Amino acid sequence: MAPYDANRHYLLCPLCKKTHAMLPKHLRRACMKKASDDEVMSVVKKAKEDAHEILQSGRMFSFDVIRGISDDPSTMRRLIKELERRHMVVTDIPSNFESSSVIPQTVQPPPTAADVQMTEPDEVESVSSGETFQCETQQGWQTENRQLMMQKGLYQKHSRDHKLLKEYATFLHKDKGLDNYRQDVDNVARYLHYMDPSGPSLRFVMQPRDKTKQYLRDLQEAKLKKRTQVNYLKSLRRFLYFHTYDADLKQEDPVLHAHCVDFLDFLKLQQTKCSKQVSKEITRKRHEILTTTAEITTPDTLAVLKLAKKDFLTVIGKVFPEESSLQMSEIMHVVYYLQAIIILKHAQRVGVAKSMTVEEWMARKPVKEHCVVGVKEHKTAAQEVAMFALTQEEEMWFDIYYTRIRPQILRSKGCKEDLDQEKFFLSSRGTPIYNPSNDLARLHTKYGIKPVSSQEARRLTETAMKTRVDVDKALVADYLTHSNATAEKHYRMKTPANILTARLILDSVQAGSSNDSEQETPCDEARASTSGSTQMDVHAAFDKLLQDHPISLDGEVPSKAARTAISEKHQRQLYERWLKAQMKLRVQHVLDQFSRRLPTEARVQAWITSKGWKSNIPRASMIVQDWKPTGSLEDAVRSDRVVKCIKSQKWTGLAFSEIEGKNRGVVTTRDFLPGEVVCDYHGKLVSHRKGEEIHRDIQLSESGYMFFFKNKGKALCIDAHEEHCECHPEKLTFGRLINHSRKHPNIKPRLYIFTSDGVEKEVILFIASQKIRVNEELLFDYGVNRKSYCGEGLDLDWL
Ligand SMILES: C[S@@+](CC[C@H](N)C(=O)[O-])C[C@H]1O[C@@H](n2cnc3c(N)ncnc32)[C@H](O)[C@@H]1O
Repeated sequence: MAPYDANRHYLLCPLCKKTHAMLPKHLRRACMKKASDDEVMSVVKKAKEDAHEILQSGRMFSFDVIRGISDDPSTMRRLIKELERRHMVVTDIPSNFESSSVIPQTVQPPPTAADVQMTEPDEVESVSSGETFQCETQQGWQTENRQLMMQKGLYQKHSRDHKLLKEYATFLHKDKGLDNYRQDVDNVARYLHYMDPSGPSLRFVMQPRDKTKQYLRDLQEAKLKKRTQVNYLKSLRRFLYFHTYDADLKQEDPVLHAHCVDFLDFLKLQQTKCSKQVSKEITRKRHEILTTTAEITTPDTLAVLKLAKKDFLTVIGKVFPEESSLQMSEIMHVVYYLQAIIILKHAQRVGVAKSMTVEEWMARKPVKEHCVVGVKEHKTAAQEVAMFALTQEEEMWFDIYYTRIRPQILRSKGCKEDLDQEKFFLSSRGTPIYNPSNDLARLHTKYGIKPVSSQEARRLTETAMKTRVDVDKALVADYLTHSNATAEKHYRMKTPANILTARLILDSVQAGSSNDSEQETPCDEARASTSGSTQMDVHAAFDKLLQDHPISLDGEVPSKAARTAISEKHQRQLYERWLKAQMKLRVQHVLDQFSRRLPTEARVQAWITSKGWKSNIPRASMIVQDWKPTGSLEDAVRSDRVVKCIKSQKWTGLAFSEIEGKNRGVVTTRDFLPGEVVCDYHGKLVSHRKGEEIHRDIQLSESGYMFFFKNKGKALCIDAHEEHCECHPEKLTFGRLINHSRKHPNIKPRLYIFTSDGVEKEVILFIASQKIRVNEELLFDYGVNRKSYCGEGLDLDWL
């Protein structure tokens, strides 16, 4: 058979849509087997005419034709590029079309702004608190680095919905509690795509290491900073660690598991190499700032605290008496001021104010007339611990905010089910504060002074330390922990005692480098705190009054003589406060009578009249207006939140606490309304008999964690004697650590039948039996006495 002529015309078969060197033969043998010769030849003729036309004019496209298809410059550019690649010609392209487009020369779709945020801005954030870096670099990064990454194929990524990435995302988000986990996952998704574009797999550990090294070189060539490269490596290590050790890989694929373990070592080595470069970058950046920022001094950094203090104390003073409510602008002044204390006086990163949680506040440690607060900062791929020591006065301010002001934000925003509420500082919307740098700037603007950033405050503190001895420098560096490198170097020194010493050194530095005007004169101090201390005096006087005249539903307001005996100056305020407190009690009492459904005003009025109160009488209209369903148990447990919390054991609004004489206990971190589900008693459900057996066998110290109950005659027990349950092995659950009180319980256990995956389960829920204030210990009546509990003769003082 003669070889095909390489230059002969290929003709298109209109039936199978393929080109053929010998179209007539193809038609007779395949697509037109049953057709006559004439029919075949007419199709061939038409195919030849089409081919001729294409050769003559079919390769030409005018730019207008392209524009008729799409006027989006990006689409047009890609279309033109593709046509040209296929040897077509596009004519009449306007001369400014090339230069006016900012679309990179690639067929990949451009990433969204959200994608762009994912890597570099965080890299900047983790170098220091440097708010200014972010703004400056982000713009540049969006163009040059992105284009470079795209050109090198570093920007494409696998979908986060793939099992490997999804599991990892869930681990970061749910188990590690990282909010910005997506960035971490995307870093990995990009690497996996680079290693194998066909799909994500762990097989990259078996590929030659050179490819990963090349990947790192490509990142470098795309001008990503070392810090970002380290973040990529950290993400990758964490991802691999998760799949190597947290899953069943060892059983399922021991060979792959062994490769993963080796690869982890390899990654660690790469990370160490990269980290060394990071400190050089940081030094360079800091040097740049030092040489470019306009001169400011330590007094400048603290000036805003001094100027805003008077207003701050006035607001703080207003939270007494108990019922007074603040305006949101006043509340925010307190939030800004306290953040400013952390950032300017304690020279902490903005992230510390942002990340601080209620739990961390509760866990503060008293150290010699100070308290030390530790804050874990969740960063992209690491967790840093910041510590700072507050004076007693500062502690009092923070506590007033926590116990009196923060609950008001939550109340006003109806945020009782907001999972984010556990952050210490809240915005006016009741959500965690978003950007402490902005809050700081607002405070400066309010007092008309030049803004000082956290970065400047920290830099000045360091500069002021230059002349100090090395030990002091190290302690203060530790207090500031301005970078990972410093943190790693000094972590071993981070003890509450050292933190306090550093604080005292800082006090002397801040006082020493300030001129006299920085020091408050006694007169200033007195002026600034007048309103605060006056209110505190009233508070103390009121407490005294209550000792002899406790607020009661039916009691009479204490006489003027009794009030004057305590404080002539405040007697009128005492009168008003007492009446207000009694009114609150009465309103609650009336509301409790009508907790199930909204009553009519007439019914409420009738009931109030029946009480025979002579004065200080709640108005029925007010009661009807204030009425809220406390919610039956059925309603409460039908809520998604409760069902989710039963399964996840992530109850919010609660914290563990050391309680004198009781070991551990559970306290609230927000207010709870009567009828609210607080948490459940979590453990293993067993029969009563089994429960008794376990009770017999375990040590006496573990015996208090068995909850016996009945469901329709069926005797059961929740066994929680083990500190960690099988289903949540890493968690301490709340229910089992709630202590007993017969006289002052604030929650009640209630049985609820809960259906999960079609199976009915008995759950014991704790329901608030009264309003529970923030920071109160949860207590329920165990329903036992000394005899019934564990027998006579035992040391059970608490029962
Ligand atoms: C369910 S546990 C409560 C958590 C417990 N306090 C802990 O630290 O693990 C029950 C045990 O707590 C202690 N407890 C409970 N209520 C108490 C109280 N009012 N005073 C002192 N100890 C109490 C008793 O030792 C009891 O056996």
